Amino acid sequence: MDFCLLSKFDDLLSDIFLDAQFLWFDISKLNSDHRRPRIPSDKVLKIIQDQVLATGKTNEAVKELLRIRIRIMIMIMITYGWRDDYGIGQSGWISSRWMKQGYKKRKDMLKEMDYFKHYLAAKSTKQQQEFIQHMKRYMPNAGYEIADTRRYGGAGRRMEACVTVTKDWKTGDELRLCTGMIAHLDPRQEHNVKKGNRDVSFMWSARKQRNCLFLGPARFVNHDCDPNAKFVSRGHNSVTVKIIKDIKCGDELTVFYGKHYFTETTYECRCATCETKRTGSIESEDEGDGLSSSESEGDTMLGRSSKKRKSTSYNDHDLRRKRSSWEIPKVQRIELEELIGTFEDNDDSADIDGYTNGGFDQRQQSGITESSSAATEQHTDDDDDDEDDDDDDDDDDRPRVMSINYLCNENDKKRYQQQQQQQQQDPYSSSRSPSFSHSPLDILCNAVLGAEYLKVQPKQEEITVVVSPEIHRDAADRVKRTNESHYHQHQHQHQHHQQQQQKWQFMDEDSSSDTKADSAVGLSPQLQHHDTYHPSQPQTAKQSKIPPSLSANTIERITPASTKKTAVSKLQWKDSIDSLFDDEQLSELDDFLDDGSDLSSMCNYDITSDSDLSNANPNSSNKIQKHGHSSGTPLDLRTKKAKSPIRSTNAHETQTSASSSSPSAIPNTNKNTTGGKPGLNCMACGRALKSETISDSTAVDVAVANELATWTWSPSAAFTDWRPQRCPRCERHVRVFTQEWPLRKMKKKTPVGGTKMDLASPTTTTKQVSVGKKRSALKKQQKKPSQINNSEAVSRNASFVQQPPPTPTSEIFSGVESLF
Ligand SMILES: C[S@@+](CC[C@H](N)C(=O)[O-])C[C@H]1O[C@@H](n2cnc3c(N)ncnc32)[C@H](O)[C@@H]1O
Repeated sequence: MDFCLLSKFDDLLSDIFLDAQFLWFDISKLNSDHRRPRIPSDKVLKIIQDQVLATGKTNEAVKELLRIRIRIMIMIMITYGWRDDYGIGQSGWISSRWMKQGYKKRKDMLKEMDYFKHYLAAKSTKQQQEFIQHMKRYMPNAGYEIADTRRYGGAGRRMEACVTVTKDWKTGDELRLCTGMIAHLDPRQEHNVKKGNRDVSFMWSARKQRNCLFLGPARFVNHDCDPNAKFVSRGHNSVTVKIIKDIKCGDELTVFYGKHYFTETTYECRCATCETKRTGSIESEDEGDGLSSSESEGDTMLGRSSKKRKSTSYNDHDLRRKRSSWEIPKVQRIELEELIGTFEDNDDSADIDGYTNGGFDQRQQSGITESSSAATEQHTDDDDDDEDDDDDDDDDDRPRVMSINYLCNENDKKRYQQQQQQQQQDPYSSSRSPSFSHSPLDILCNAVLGAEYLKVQPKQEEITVVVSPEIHRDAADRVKRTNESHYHQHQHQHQHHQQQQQKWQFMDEDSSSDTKADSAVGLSPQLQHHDTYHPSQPQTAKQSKIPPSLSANTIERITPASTKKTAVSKLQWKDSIDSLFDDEQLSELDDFLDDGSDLSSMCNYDITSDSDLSNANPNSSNKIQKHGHSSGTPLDLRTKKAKSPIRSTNAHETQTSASSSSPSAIPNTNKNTTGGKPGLNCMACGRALKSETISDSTAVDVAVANELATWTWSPSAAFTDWRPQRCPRCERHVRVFTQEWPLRKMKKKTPVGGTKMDLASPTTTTKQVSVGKKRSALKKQQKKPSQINNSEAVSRNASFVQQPPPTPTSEIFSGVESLF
């Protein structure tokens, strides 16, 4: 089938059945112009529950779905004749006025229409059948479902799709509905898909010498080096999944993408097998870090990358390398024939590509060798280029570490005059350029907001700002020029030194003075010391009793060759700030800093696993202790979190245990399988929440955010009153199936309708939950999952189903509660 149409079907159906139905993230779409249809998702859910889950009548469900009506607003503009009837054309003024005001009428009509009938009206019968067939592939009774995972999301821990099975499958079984349709792309289509920069996986067909795309649920099957399934071809351009290892309900379905998939690209395998063996992406991260085994002990893949980033040396080459490792390539290439052409006992495989396995292998092998060597060559060239580039601009493009004082040391009159002129000409133009702006607050804000890296260490009372090379060069130039001129002044006007000082002070008070506007730090009496600075006779801060950050030798520290961190004493900074700002400006600054603290709380806050913050007393004198760092500072907390997800998990666990006296706290007695540490458990399936769930907060993107803005630690109240108690999978299942996962698995033949009355929705029962019941339920959960036998698990989960505490999703999905 035509790629265009298939991809549109896929976008539409994945939107209706996945995105709109509790997937918690949006499946990447193939068409950039795709818009979510206004189909009421609760109606879709009800049809699925009533027809597919309760009675198993998939065809009935399809029929009902096709009859779904949507309401649309039709706006009709009625324009009355205006030229002939009224002769207005003779007067342009009247004509335009009347046209606009008097002779147009708008009529709005609310209309109902059959969405799908309308959508399919112009399609051929074959296309309509294909659409319906495709619809069935996304129904929840297919034996698998599309779920979410962060395993493959790269360093940024992006959420990705995966396929998990919803029943036990035996070796040799075939998931016939888990189909992938192969769409061959012509160069134009390929160009469009690539241009859209969408995250899609291309497959290369050596036989057709074309790129292909997988469409349908099978496109969400991820790779594992030790897979439990494989793709087999079924008819022309269609692929299904065959089980090669027994799998249990809830396991992820994985296939082997081919031996060249992760070697030909820079992207590395993050499958569970590689994680266990410490190969793939973990291996390269191990190597890249150059850490000793003892250092790496206990660190997960994520911890490694955050640890690597923490030892920031601001070397340009490193920075680029790290950046490129954070970026996830958008387009991956799978060898199509390698993927589906190796199924020996599959008769149809010959149909698809017209090769016997032997012939296919031979040709494919040569193709792969060529392409891989070409890729290697290309890669090597690129690498060389990169290195050359790095050598060339190593000194120029490196971010610089500067003190706030130097960023504020604006003393270039010429620039200021230009700015003034510019402002006079265009008062509305933005003057928020770091070097042109004259308000101290502007300069400070610009420096902070424009900083590439900000590090605030309250305990050490220092602030480090990394700025772009341009800002650095600009500021360094200005400082150099300023000091040279000061030196000459000093030679000739030594006797006027005192007067000069008075002049500065005077200008500090005089708001209309040009010189005041020149320099933020120039307003500070401390800046007078620059007047006496001589480059060849640097005075130490101690000698001149000048605070280090303002002393003459700071110049050395900001020369381009230097990347040494420059610290500004908080007290000293506060003094200078106080002297620089009037009350209004100071309160503005306070707001700014407050915002920063809120931001930091959001960045540091682990929304997926926070438990104790709900119990945190915001007035507590030791908020840090709540986060498992009794003696740490907020920065310590941040640093530790970023360094190691395990530590972070521990921190979180400590939080939880610290607040375990609270009735709503979940006891942490279970062992987390990944680290052997106590962790949170899903209230439904009882399994420890996996490290990938818990360690979300340590994802590199969060770590980056933490580094960018961390002023104080003050958890925002908005995020303190909930935490997920089911794992995402179970939460989704309660919504769709109105039952907990294990219960559903054990009574999978029981129609949902039969249990409907017993299984009240979480929200409707929330108020009935007494604290006592909650506690006893929690006590039950203290048992290790392995110690819980099946009947206990069922009764435990049943009790949770009947009386679950509120969860974030209860609120999100409250609109559909009436359906359960
Ligand atoms: C066919 S798609 C699989 C579905 C995909 N997770 C999604 O959300 O669309 C293939 C892509 O998934 C990711 N992927 C699958 N298996 C992987 C693995 N073992 N390691 C790293 N990334 C993987 C890669 O981004 C790859 O390009």
